[in-house]
Order: sequence, then structure tokens, then C-alpha cells
Amino acid sequence: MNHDVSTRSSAPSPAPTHPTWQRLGLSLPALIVSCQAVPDGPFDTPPFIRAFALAALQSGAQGLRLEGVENVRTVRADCDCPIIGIVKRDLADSPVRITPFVHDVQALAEAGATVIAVDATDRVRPQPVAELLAAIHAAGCLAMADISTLEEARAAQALGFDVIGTTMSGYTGGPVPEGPDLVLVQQVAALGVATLAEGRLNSPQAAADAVRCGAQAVVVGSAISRPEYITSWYRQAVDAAAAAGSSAQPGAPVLALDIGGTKTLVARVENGVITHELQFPTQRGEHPDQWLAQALAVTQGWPGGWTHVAAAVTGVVGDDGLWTAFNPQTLDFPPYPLVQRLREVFGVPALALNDAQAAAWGEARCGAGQGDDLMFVTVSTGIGAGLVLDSRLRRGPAGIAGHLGQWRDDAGHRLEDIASGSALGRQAVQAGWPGGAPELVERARHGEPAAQALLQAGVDALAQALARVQLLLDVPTLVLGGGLGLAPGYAPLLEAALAQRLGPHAPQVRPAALGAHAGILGAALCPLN
Ligand SMILES: CC(=O)N[C@H](C=O)[C@@H](O)[C@H](O)[C@H](O)COP(=O)(O)O
Repeated sequence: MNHDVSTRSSAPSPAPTHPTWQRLGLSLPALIVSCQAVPDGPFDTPPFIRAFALAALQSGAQGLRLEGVENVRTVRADCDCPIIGIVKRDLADSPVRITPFVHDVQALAEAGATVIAVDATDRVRPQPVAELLAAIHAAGCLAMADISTLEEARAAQALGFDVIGTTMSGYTGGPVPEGPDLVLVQQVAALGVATLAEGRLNSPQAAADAVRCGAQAVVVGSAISRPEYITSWYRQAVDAAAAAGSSAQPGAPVLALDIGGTKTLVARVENGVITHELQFPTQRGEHPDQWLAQALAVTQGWPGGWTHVAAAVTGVVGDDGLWTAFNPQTLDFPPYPLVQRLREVFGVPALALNDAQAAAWGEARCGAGQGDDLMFVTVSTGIGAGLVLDSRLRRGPAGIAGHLGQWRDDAGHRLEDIASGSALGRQAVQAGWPGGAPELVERARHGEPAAQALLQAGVDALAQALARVQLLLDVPTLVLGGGLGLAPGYAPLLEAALAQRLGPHAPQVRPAALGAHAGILGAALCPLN
């Protein structure tokens, strides 16, 4: 049976640009399935490896990664697809396991491997990586470097490897992380090399995230071809669900974080009441790992413990827990697996959501909108919103529900760039009022026509957007928060602008009741699942 898999992909994909992908005949992004059995487990024989391989190729995989010369030879007899071959050895004098010897390279090439992968980590090894690379190329194969750090990726690129995989990240010391190393995927892709994400892509979502982070191909192994691992993940998940069900009772203590563009607030919340809290500047330019490390450090001595950790953050958090910046001017960082890292750093179950969404939930549960469906709108540095509809917080699978500030008017201006506190502050300074937005509000209150006109223009832009939301959703209550939203005189202006557009159908405008704590309380009161 022949499998010309290079023509099998039905997914629309960009033309392969990197020479490696062209030589392999892969359409991108490519799914490569690693068919490796648990050593000495019930599937650890060439016929089972062959069956996994053929099943994968019949279902959308374009290539395979196989361990062992016999397995490569057996599968090659049945398919023409690219095969990444490796040999694993447990050596007494080196931690390197993947294809450590030149004779392994030669045997894999002879058995039919297209690509040969070697461990290219910076560790003690029996034969230099450069010798293995030369042997791979001499055998007419492509060379893949399995690396664990950006430095190793750079070294492999300099040596002339054809493709670099993040395979070894998490396996060179210390506990193995729960999820894939998407930061490394992103860093390697930025080098401009053919980038293959590999390691702990244990869900379709994780594989898709790796592609979003720049990988042109993904290797998925255990989640497809190690039923023993898959079974144990299910076992752990159902056990954890049972444990969370008993611990995360309403009122149980929660550690809540609110990570904003300028400051991070951390608090322990029990029964909806803040028992401890602390604030520190968000170090812009640092990696999100640092922000979590600082939150962990400052909460270390707090008594009472917590059942889980909940984060409200600026930006977007999707269903998969991946955190991305929506407006990099507010806070910029690479896509970050926030929920997973919270779990790892704090050692307890975790959830995360957008800060305005969290504030909406906080106001709905214990603030200005108790019992009502509502729209929460914060007019502050930016403009954000959150929706509680039919008593449920609407986040959306991508996490973008409520990102009102990102709306653009007909001229292409983003709402928060023309109507937020910082936008009006900039306009005030341009008008000659160095006190920015607060001075603008003050001058408008005292009847200065120029200040009134500026403020009114911002209010009108927001009211225009809110009127459209209202026509779509018919929300009875609009809870208004944020520095500018709560400034004296702002709410009546907005109310009037809404009434002008919606008449009796305008929502009732109420000031937010929880102030700076809305996000942290909302996150803390969010159900864990
Ligand atoms: C570190 C190491 O030895 N990785 C090996 C490399 O071939 C395999 O055990 C992995 O299964 C493979 O990398 C795919 O990863 P995952 O099974 O997590 O999808």
C-alpha cells in the first residue's frame, strides 16, 4: 500500500516557503504523528506501530516520527510519507537519549527515514552533534535538531540543521511541565528556521496554539499513540473534578490576581470578602512568568490558604487559557498559557478571564447590579466592557466578548483611542490644560464651552457604540466604572446621550459599587469550571 500523503491534505494552507518543507513536500501547517509506544507496553511491537502510523496517515497526518530501526523499516514498506527517524538509547555516561551515535544515523537512513532527528541539547554526549549532522547529510537525509532552549536552537541553526524541534524542552532537568513550551516555539520561529513544535501538544487546542505561535508543523505523540498515557490523563481529570467539586464550594478562599497595564493587585478572598490584599507595579517589558513569580512571592506569608487561584487580566483569555494582548499599548507580552502557568506556579486549580468581564461579574454578584442582567463599562485608561446575560457571564469561546474599546468608527478610529480617559487626557493637554482628563472634567463642570465640547464628543462616541449594543441585547442596567466613568458629571452626560439615541429604551445607568476591587472580586467569585 502506498500513501502519497503530500497530496492528501484537504486543509487550505499557504505554499511552503522554507526549503525544508518544500523538500519534504508538506503543505503547511503540517501535522506529524509520532508513533512511539510505551517501552515494553502492550503496543511496543512493529505491527502495532505500523497500525498507529497507517491510522494517522488515513486521518490527516502528513508525516510520522518513529523510534527504532525496525519500526522505520516496517512502516516504510507501507508508505511514502516523510518519516522522522530516531533511535533512543539509555546510556550510562550521558543523559542524551535520542540518536546519540553515527551508526544509529546510518541504520535509520538505510531503513528508510527521510529526516533523522538527534538530541541537540547542550549536554555531555558520546559523539559531537556536528558529526551526527554530517552523517545525516552524507546519507542523503534531512537533519532535525531536538532542542530545549533558544541558545541550542541558535547553535543548531548555525550548524546547518534543516529543521528545529522544541522536543526536548522540559526534559533536561526538574519536573516536566504540564503543557507545551509555546514561548520557545515562538522564539525558535522568530529565528526564521523551519520550526516544528513538539512535546506535550496533548490536545487539538494545544496544537493549534503552537501554529498560532509560529510553528509550521507540529508533532503530536502521546495524545495519539500512547493509550496508557491518555487513560491516565482521563483518570487524573475525573479525580481532579471530584476534588475540585468538594473544595471549591461557594465562599471557599480564593487567591485572586488583577493584572493590569500599570499595576497588579493580589488579594485573598473568602466568602466574597477581601481578607488580605497588596498591590505592585506591573513591570512592563518583563515576561509574564515574572509577574506570576512576584505575585507568588508577595503572597507567600499570607495565612489561611486558598482552594484555587483566579486571575482577571487586561487582554484576551480564550477557552483554552491562552492569554494574548489585544491592545499592546495597554500591556504587551507574547501569547502566554496563563491558566496552565497559574496552576504550575501556585500549585492549585486556576481560572483566568478578561478584567472587564471579571468586573462585570463582580458588580453583578455583589456590586451595583445585584440580581440584574447588566453591561459593565469601564471608561478609564482604555474602554472595556463585560456582559452578564440571563445571569451568566458572557465571555465567548475566544474570550473577546465585551471588548467594546476595540470598536472602530467609520473613519477607522478605535473607540478607546478617542473616548477613553487617556484619549481625553491627551486632547486636554493639546488644548492647553496640563492637568489632563481631570482638569478637562473640572473645566466642563464649571461651564467652559471648549471643555464641555471635548468631553461631549467623547461621551457621544461611547454612547453611539453603546446604543448599538443595546439595540442588539436590550440590557436593563449599565454599570459604569473607571476613573473617567465615575468622574463627577460624566454619568449624567452619558445617560442623556443614551436617552437621545434610545429614548425610553435606554438602559438605566448606575455607578459601579466595587471600584478598583470589581475585577478581583469578580474573578474570585467566578466558578472554577
Ligand atoms: C523527550 C522525548 O524523549 N521525546 C520523544 C521524542 O521522540 C517522544 O517520547 C515524544 O513522544 C515525542 O517527542 C512527542 O511528544 P509528545 O508525546 O509529548 O506529544
